[in-house]
Amino acid sequence: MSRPPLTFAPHHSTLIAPYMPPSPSPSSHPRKPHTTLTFATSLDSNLALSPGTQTPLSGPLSKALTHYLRSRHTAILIGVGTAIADDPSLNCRIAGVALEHQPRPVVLDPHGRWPISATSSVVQLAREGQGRAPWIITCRELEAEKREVVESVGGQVFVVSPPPPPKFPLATPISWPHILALLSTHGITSLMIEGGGTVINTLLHPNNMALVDSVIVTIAPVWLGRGGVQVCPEARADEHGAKVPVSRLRDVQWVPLGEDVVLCGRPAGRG
Ligand SMILES: NC(=O)C1=CN([C@@H]2O[C@H](COP(=O)(O)OP(=O)(O)OC[C@H]3O[C@@H](n4cnc5c(N)ncnc54)[C@H](O)[C@@H]3O)[C@@H](O)[C@H]2O)C=CC1
Ligand SMILES: Nc1nc(O)c(N)c(N[C@@H]2O[C@H](COP(=O)(O)O)[C@@H](O)[C@H]2O)n1
Repeated sequence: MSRPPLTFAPHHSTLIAPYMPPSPSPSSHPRKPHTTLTFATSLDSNLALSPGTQTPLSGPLSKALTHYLRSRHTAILIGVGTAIADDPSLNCRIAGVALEHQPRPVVLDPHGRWPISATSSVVQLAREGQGRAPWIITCRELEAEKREVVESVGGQVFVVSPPPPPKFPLATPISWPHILALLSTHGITSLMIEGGGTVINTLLHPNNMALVDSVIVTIAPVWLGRGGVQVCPEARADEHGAKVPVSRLRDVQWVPLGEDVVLCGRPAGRG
């Protein structure tokens, strides 16, 4: 599993320093990790050309920045839709990054859909010492072979019973506070959430957005067209039924990197 190392210019780290997780202190036990929502979109707010496919959007500089972000978080979370579509590596490929600075890949797979096997990228990389072994958060016991693959490289499967959601029994089976508390209990102090569409759109809901500390979005100068995987959360209305914005960022900085621009901010309404 050899993919070329990325080159990261260290001075680029100063541009995003205010949005990075604080250094963990041994005496503090936060209820949730510092949470960064980060992804790459096109000008028409698409993550990919079509569902189930992977579309490269980031240029080399913004991609290296994403990998630097990976090295600054203790875990990186994706939904199972992304795991199936991309078979991602989820490691930091900046040359010279030690295993202790590699993030823990976490996959949300409530119904056990991910066909994880010995040839999955995260499994191979963990075996080769180039990434950490994956954790899977699920609502049902996995097939024995899948659990064995995960555990053979030192990963873990967390079977959780989600509290019964009143309205959307299948849309969001595990609440985000529950997911973040679980990860915090297992030593995750900073979490980078990379996607995909379903994960991002539900986190942009105001109820969940308060859990997000930083947002870092790479915007690539390309339109992908209709029918893609879109970042577009559910609309929101006030008490009179009039539409209002869903979420907004404050403390915003736009960082040009090559042909892309990287938008950094914090959800408005947070202290
Ligand atoms: N451009 C970019 O930066 C990125 C692009 N992508 C793209 O996004 C696409 C995948 O997106 P989607 O199909 O929307 O899938 P997704 O990756 O958002 O996964 C959705 C699935 O995750 C699980 N899930 C989500 N929230 C959950 C929760 N709160 N509790 C329990 N389970 C939960 C559910 O099984 C749900 O069906 C792919 O095309 C991929 O290439 C993915 C990540 C980043
Ligand atoms: N930052 C960024 N830019 C893009 O253009 C992308 N398509 C993505 N996708 C995310 O990165 C994962 C792939 O990671 P590996 O290179 O395999 O480690 C993919 O699964 C998405 O989460 N990100």
